[in-house]
This record gives sequence, C-alpha cells and structure tokens, in this order.
Amino acid sequence: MKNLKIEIAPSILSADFSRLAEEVKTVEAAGADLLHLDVMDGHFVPNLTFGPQVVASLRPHTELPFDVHLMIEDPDRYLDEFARAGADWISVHAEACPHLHRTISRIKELGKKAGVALNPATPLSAIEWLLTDLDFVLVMSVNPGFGGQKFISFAVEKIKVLKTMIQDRGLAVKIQVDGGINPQTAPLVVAAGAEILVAGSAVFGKESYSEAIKALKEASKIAPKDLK
Ligand SMILES: O=C(CO)[C@H](O)[C@H](O)COP(=O)(O)O
Ligand SMILES: [Fe+2]
Repeated sequence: MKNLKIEIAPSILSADFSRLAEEVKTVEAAGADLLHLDVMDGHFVPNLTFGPQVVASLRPHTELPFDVHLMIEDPDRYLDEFARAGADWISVHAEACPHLHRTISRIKELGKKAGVALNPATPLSAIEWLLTDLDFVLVMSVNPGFGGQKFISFAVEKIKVLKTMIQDRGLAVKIQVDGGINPQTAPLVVAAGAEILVAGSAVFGKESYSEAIKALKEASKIAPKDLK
C-alpha cells in the first residue's frame, strides 16, 4: 500500500456556482487529479444540483477527467447524455439500479470508466458478483445529498473488507471514498485501501485550494498509528 498514488477529486458541490468555470480552472491549477461532479435529482437524494448541460458547459474549461457521481433514480435514461456531455468516469448507485449489470455494461459500451456507489448502510454484497466488471467502487462515508457532513467512521472497516475482496480476486478495481474527507479522515481511509479521495468542503471551503489539496495528499502519507 506504501507506493500507492493517492488522487484527489474535488467536488464542485462546495464551489461557487456563480463562477463555476473559474472555480474549475483554479482547482485544476491547484493540483486536482479528477473533477467530481455530483448530480442529484431530488428523488434519490433530497437535493437538486445540475444535469448534463452544466457538465457539457464546463468541459471546454479544463483538461481534468470528469468523475460524474449520479445520485439519481433510473440513471440508465441519462447515461448516453452524460457521456456526450464529457463524463470520463460515471458512477451509479447500487440502490437506484435494479439491473446493475446492464447499467454498468452500458457505461462501458460508452467507453467510460464504470463505478458503483454504495450508501453507508448498503452491504458490499451488492457488488460482489460484479466486481470484475468495475473500474471503481465509490464508498459513501456520508448519506448522499449534501456537502459538509460528518464522516461516518464505519466506512473505514467497509473499505478494508472491500480492499481484501478486490485483492483476493486479483483485480485492479479502485476504491473511491466520498463524504467528510479532510486531513483528519484521509489517513484512515487511505490506510484502509482508498486511492481516490473526493473532497468538497475540505477543498472549495478553503482559502487556498492548492494548500488544501497539498494538506490532503500529505495527510494521506500518515500512518493512522502516528496520528496525534
Ligand atoms: O456526493 C456527495 C454528497 O452526496 C459529495 O461528493 C460529498 O458530500 C462531498 O462533500 P464533502 O467533502 O464536503 O463531504
Ligand atoms: Fe459525490
């Protein structure tokens, strides 16, 4: 686990929506690895954000890969549109997909990286049979819907068990973690096996995005036993 490259995916949920293009350029220059775009429909989660038009309008403003987190019911209806809009990675929620294998297959047919997101209370068994087909698993460490929530600590154990499942099968599936990630929680999830850290308020809520990203990357190198 020592030489793992940890990637930071700032979530624009906590950015200034009146200046999104500028915010995205600033966070790219600050060292972000991916841009996390939270799509919410007011049904699957109790909040509304934006759809493919906003994704498409941001696409010319950055080279960062777009990591689109779909917190929507019936995501199959919109996969093609998000792919056309410029999504590079697409995650759907297991809880929103009765035919998860079909949904993941479609994302891959569209040439995109395919991920499944799991709510905190959703067991890993929801993706066990599908692991070989996935590029990444998004472990939610808050109940989805809002930025700035408190990290749910049992996500650490869930990531550990998932990491073992992935290793036991000899797979290269990446673990992404989303919700309440900051320099205090980052070392815990990285030690457990997470490689992509989504961070909204811990980046866009700070004065300097580059300092914030650096702090997350530095914190990721700390072994939890060395935490004060
Ligand atoms: O999917 C999400 C919420 O549903 C966001 O990506 C997440 O909450 C980021 O915000 P923060 O880092 O402030 O917790
Ligand atoms: Fe997210």
